[in-house]
Amino acid sequence: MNVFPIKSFLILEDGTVFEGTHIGAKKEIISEIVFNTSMAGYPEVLTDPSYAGQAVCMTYPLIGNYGVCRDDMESKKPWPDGFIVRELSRISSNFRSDMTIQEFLEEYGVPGIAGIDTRALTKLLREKGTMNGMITTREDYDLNEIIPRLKEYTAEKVVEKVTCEHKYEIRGSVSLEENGAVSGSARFDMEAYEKGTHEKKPSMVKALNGAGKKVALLDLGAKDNIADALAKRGCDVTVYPALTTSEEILAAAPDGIMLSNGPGDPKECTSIIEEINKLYQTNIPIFAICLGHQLMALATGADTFKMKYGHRGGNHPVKDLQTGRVYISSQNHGYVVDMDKLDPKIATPAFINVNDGTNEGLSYTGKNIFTVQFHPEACPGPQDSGYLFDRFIDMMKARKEDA
Ligand SMILES: NC(=O)CC[C@H](N)C(=O)O
Repeated sequence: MNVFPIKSFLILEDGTVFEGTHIGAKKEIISEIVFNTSMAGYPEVLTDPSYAGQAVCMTYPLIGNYGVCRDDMESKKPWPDGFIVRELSRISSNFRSDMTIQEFLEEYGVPGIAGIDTRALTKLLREKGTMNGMITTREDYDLNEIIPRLKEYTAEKVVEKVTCEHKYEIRGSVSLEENGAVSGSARFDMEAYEKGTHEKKPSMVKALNGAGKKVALLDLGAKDNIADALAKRGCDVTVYPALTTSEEILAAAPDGIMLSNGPGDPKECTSIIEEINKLYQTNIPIFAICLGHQLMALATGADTFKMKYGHRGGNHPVKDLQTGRVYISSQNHGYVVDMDKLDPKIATPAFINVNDGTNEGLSYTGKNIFTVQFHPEACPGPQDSGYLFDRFIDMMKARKEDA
């Protein structure tokens, strides 16, 4: 934190300028400005790859008070272009903390602005819709030069930027404790296992509902907790780069396929949509989250549109249309599937958003496929809908028994 604060400006494409204090890395950025209403979970928000191409404003007024713990990161680095807060905590008061938020932003080169009226910014974005903006420390900024640049800015090819370079595996966890307790640490220690230090005990493996199931996870910008949620239920997960062909995935004969969350406009992912259409043609159980949900919809003839300001936060109520139950969900999306254009022969709504009635999930007719717009993997946010991973495992098991 600077002893002598440096002035910083957030300039929006409608000409609004917020003056605040510079935080994070010394850098000028242009990005799409979005807001997130989570009261905690800023390390997970910052490391969610779905924020690539966006700068995030946290509406909760104090950010950073519990520092950043590397174990809480949802990917290898933070992805937002910029970070906007009311007040950045100068200290981290938490025994788990590895560093302050300021150190974290600096280490990974993320610039930001603090000390602005984030409530006013959020109300403006709600009223006018999501806008592009610039974060700069230049006091001699020229609106005539900047505003046209802001208006024409769009983030492109963001999925290719965030996906993994090579495929990798995450083994389903097993308890390694003598007393037989299944502890379920998701990242199984492969090295220790191969050295023979730990043994995989069949009785314990049985205790996990997904044990023995092979899941192919298409990484469109996946948060780590998607693979972890499967691995801690015992599934062995192979994570594939976003541009992997359907043939390669199918050649590994997975029991189920997961399509992850990810950044950007789903309609930009044309070649991925084609591959997903081929996956749809098979009978393999598929579960998809957020961007994956949108891409499956596009791959099967449905449509998506950009929402006025999206859903980003940890308190969005979604209704399971099958049971009538409402769950509080974690969300981060700007696009949504158009329910009016759904063909019920292909898919029907499975979840809707209780606040605005938009689509939050689809069930595919005559297929082992269901997809959700929200985040059952949580991190950050409520874990109410984690049961959907169990539903996916049940689907994989039912298919095996049928065969
Ligand atoms: N979290 C996500 O997967 C977001 C999906 C998509 N990029 C959207 O904003 O709607």
